[in-house]
Amino acid sequence: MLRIAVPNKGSLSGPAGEMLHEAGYQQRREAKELRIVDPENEVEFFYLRPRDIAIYVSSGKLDIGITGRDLLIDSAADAEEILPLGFARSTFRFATKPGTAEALDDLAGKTVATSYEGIVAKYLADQGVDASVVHLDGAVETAIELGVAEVIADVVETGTSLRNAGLEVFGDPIMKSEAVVIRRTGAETTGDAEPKVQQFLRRLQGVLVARTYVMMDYDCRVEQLEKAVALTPGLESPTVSPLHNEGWVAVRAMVPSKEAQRIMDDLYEIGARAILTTAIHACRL
Ligand SMILES: Nc1ncnc2c1ncn2[C@@H]1O[C@H](COP(=O)(O)OP(=O)(O)OP(=O)(O)O)[C@@H](O)[C@H]1O
Ligand SMILES: O=P(O)(O)OC[C@H]1O[C@H](OP(=O)(O)OP(=O)(O)O)[C@H](O)[C@@H]1O
Ligand SMILES: [Mg+2]
Repeated sequence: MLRIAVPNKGSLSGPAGEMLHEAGYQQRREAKELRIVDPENEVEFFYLRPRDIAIYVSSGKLDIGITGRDLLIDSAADAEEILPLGFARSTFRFATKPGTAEALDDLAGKTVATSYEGIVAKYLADQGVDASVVHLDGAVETAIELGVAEVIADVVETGTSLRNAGLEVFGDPIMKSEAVVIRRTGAETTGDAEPKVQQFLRRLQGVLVARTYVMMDYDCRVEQLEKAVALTPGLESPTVSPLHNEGWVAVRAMVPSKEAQRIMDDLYEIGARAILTTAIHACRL
């Protein structure tokens, strides 16, 4: 049975559960459940604190886990990212009161408050900046006002929390993060779980593709086919079928959902008609 760690709360928890559900896995019914078995898929899910997931996975007791890239790096656990999942996107940045610091060098001699001490200490050391780090559990934006630090380093998504606290980012982003699937470093060469891990990853990849592509169908004149196919090249190559009306063909191809409306306009312009898009619910590429 494949053993998978899933975030039990916070920003990662809801979207991770939704993605697993879309991939056909049973998920817990109540937020307090700590583990469930999905016997049909031969998987056991452990609901753990997002921060602890890399530690469990690196210990080898769990085969894989879903966590944030920033949490994985912060933990310094012996685990690696194997699939980015496209949700819980954020950047990790320094921020302070406007006019206090503009560049990384301005951090010298200052104190930085953060919940991600591992990331910050390593970044400062790599950049050769001599600043001290104070660890806080959360709500770090208040640390400056209350005099615990002159600078903070924190997750920024919309920037609302910083604005509300009267703070501004400075320097380059320290890192970009999103939810990722992780496993113990080197586990693919030693683990018996590998075929099941690959099947799990294919299912999640199927969900990612279903979320980012739509199926497009249209009819066009044979003379316009090359132009039309250039607009909708599909993943491998579009399906072209004859129509009863001579001189016309039907074309079917996957297109990125974000570009679907523009592509429909362009197809119409070159004479394609009966242009339809339909959602993809699941796929294996
Ligand atoms: N707006 C956001 N706030 C916090 N974390 C976010 C946000 N957007 C994305 N994330 C990502 O979610 C992960 C943090 O998850 P975690 O559950 O620790 O934080 P949380 O949502 O702040 O929950 P809590 O503070 O209740 O523990 C990180 O990978 C982080 O990059
Ligand atoms: O840029 P924003 O969209 O405002 O999101 C970022 C904020 O959200 C998180 O805080 P959270 O609410 O999780 O509280 P915490 O600091 O206690 O973790 C994070 O620590 C930032 O404060
Ligand atoms: Mg938080």
